[in-house]
Amino acid sequence: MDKLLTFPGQSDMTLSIRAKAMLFHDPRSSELLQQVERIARSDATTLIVGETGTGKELIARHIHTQSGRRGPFVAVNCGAFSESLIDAELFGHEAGAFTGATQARSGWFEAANGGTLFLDEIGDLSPALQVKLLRVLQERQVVRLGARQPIPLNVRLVAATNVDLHKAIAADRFRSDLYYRLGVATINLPPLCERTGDILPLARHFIEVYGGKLNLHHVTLSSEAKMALLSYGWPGNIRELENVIHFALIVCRDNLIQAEDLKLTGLAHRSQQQPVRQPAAATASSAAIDADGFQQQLSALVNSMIESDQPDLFDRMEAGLVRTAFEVCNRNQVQTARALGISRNILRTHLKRFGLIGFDGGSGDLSASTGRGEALQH
Ligand SMILES: Nc1ncnc2c1ncn2[C@@H]1O[C@H](COP(=O)(O)OP(=O)(O)OP(=O)(O)O)[C@@H](O)[C@H]1O
Repeated sequence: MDKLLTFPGQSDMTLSIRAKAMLFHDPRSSELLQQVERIARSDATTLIVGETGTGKELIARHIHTQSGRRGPFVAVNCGAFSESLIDAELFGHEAGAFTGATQARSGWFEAANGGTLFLDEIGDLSPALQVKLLRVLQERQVVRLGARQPIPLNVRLVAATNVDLHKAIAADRFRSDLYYRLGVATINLPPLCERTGDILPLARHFIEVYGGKLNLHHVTLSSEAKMALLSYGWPGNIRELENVIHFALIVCRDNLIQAEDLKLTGLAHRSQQQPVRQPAAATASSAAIDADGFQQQLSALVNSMIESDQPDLFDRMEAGLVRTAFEVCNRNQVQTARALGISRNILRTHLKRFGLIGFDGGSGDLSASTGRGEALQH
């Protein structure tokens, strides 16, 4: 079951994102959501860690709405300002505190009083500002630039980062004492390629959202388009998926999104530079499964390949392999493999290795262990 969460009237939120709703389908995401909601009810300072576009800001908003705090949600991107500007913006200033400060101004901490302050890209804060932030967190009060009098605060702080703060600490770019203060509760958001069960539900969600805006109704994805979505690496995560679907809606015809409408030609695999992750379990049951279940298994298989210790293997196989596997198993279009120039041996060896397809060595046939596939005749 999809879990679709909508955000309440956002007039009390400083908005920088487009989303009005959040969707969770993959079991890993549903579990994460439960963890987020438990954390939200506490007042703990929270650190959200995840790659770009994984939904850190949406999670921060959800923490705010679930926390019962009545004050505003204020989102600030620490990477978007110069050091002097963010100093004044965060902590506020008195008149005459610096050249051009003609009037006193409250900062974001004060603006978020009674609510939640979301500091995005926290890893970009300069060492001097890290010290100031630490002090505010310890003392729960803020002193404006040029002032002496502290102002008491009742702000819940949620910070986010897409950089590895452990490495930043090791390189002396981030204070470990601040890290421990920030991460009283830590939420690790997995990249989209590790929660593949979310891909198709999210794609359908974005089709509905952007289809509505474009006055397109009942748009669907072709089987090949679904496979392309499932086998892609999504380096830009959900934000990238959202943009891909938006664009596909603009160019698709007859209310059907084809694989080529997705413009995923670069097929961004997870490269060796990406942090090494544990291979996802890719097991295929011999029982008959429905099309979505099959696609999810296939997608888990693809992820295993991507994350396997043999990245060149995946490069050689390319998306064609996945498409071929899908065709062979699901549609029995046996010519596809040859048309794509995929070596039968590569198919045989690696699909067998991941347990999706059984190989009958005697006859030389490939057949799907799902029971759907037929012989691949060359
Ligand atoms: N669970 C979700 N359901 C629906 N849309 C989502 C979900 N998560 C993220 N999005 C969409 O993905 C986009 C990126 O989300 P968000 O800005 O929260 O990511 P982020 O991790 O904070 O990115 P960055 O690190 O680049 O700031 C948003 O526009 C939002 O619409």
